[in-house]
This record gives sequence, C-alpha cells and structure tokens, in this order.
Amino acid sequence: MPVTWRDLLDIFLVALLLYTLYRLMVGTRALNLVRGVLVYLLVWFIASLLGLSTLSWLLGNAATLGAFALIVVFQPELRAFLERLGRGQRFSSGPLALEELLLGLSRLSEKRRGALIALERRTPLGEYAVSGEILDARLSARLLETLFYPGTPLHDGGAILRGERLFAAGCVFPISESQIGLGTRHRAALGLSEVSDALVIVVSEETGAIRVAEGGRLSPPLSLEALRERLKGVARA
Ligand SMILES: Nc1ncnc2c1ncn2[C@@H]1O[C@H](COP(=O)(O)OP(=O)(O)OP(=O)(O)O)[C@@H](O)[C@H]1O
Repeated sequence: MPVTWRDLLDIFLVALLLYTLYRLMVGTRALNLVRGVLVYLLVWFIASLLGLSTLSWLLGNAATLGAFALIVVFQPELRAFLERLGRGQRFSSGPLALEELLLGLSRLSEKRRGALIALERRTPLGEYAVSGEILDARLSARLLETLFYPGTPLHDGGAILRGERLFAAGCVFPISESQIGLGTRHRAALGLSEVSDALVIVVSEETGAIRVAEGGRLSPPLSLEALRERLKGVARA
C-alpha cells in the first residue's frame, strides 16, 4: 500500500504528541512513573510471549488494581500535568528579578536570618503554595527581609518565587529523607528539589551560609558571586 500524505501527517502528529508529553513530564516524578510502567508492560509482554501463564495472569490483574492506585498516588502530578496541558504551552515562570533577590539574600545572610526560597521553573509549585499564603507580590529585597523577619507569622516555612513575583510564603515543603543529619530547613530545601525541578535557596540561621538545592543535591555554601552565576541560568530560562 503506498504511503499517502495522510499517513505522513498521522506519523508527524503522533510524534509531536509524544514529544510534547515528554517535554511536559521532564523534571517531574511522572517521568519515573512512565519509565516504571514501560518496564512493567515489557515484563508482562515477555511473560505472555513465553507462555508463562501464572506470571502474566498475575501481572494482568495487578495492572487493573495498579492503575487505580497510581491515579490516587499521583493525583497531584496528574492535576499539575493537566493544568500545564491546558495552558497550551510549555510552562515558564518568566524573568527573575535577579538583583533584588541577590540583595535580599545578602542582607538575610549578613543578619543571620533563616530563609527558604524556591524558584519555580517548569514543575508548577501551586500545591505547595496553597499550604502557605498566596501573596503574588512584586519581588523586592525589602519584601524578602520583611518576610523572613523572625517572629512574623509568615517567616516560618518557605517562599515561592514565580518569575519576578513573590508568589507565596509560609509554605510547607516536603522533607527529604536522604540526609537525616541536616536540619529541617535544609531537608525541606532538598525535599522540594527531589520532587520538582525547582532551585531552592536556603539561608542558614546559624551560620548565614547560603546554599542551593537542585535535583536532590545540596551545594556547599556559596559566595554571592557564585550564587549570581548559578541564578543567571534560571533568570535566562
Ligand atoms: N517542611 C518544611 N517546609 C518549609 N519550611 C520548613 C519545613 N520544616 C522546617 N522548616 C523551616 O525550618 C525552620 C527550622 O529550621 P532548623 O533550625 O530545624 O533547620 P536547619 O536546617 O538547621 O537551618 P538553620 O541552619 O537555619 O538552623 C522552621 O522554623 C521552618 O521555618
């Protein structure tokens, strides 16, 4: 049968759809889930091919139950994914007010004020924002200083930056289990960086050191210059 322009269009659209889905999932837990499901399906397929009836029966029945379990467990990711799909474009949090952020961080560090600030990138952090207070205010150094002033109602917890807006404050981030020796502020920074592509900045109340968590890794204390370089990439993104 000859290949028509319809077949080519069909192939192109399917490829585009798969690529779009992949781009939407990069940097989220959902990508690992898809990998897991693919491995599961492969094992199931091989078991059926080899006629291993008990194993393929077991995997077949577990798949039905598993599908429901996955919907429940990954409900936040599914919601975020559909939100991003609904926006019709790649999520982008807009330009970062880099100098204001750096000025705020240097003052917080100088005065040894503990702070936790997540820079939202492609993974939406809305589910963490609603655990605190939505502010959606223009970011300024003075606003950061005010927010993390000890004793104020919003100084506890983390702030979320969405582009040049300080989107939320007083938010609860997931605590990492990977480095039990760290204090909870640093573990919360690591935890959020494990489940999202956010870059999370921590200022230590004890030492004033500024560190960055990204992709489940915590940097050593950074100088302002090193931090500027690190953040420039985010500002451009
Ligand atoms: N799950 C969380 N999400 C956001 N912020 C949190 C979370 N858990 C703790 N924090 C913040 O961390 C503060 C406690 O910091 P703690 O002293 O335990 O951490 P630390 O990593 O040793 O930091 P520091 O060096 O500033 O003392 C809390 O007052 C709160 O503001």
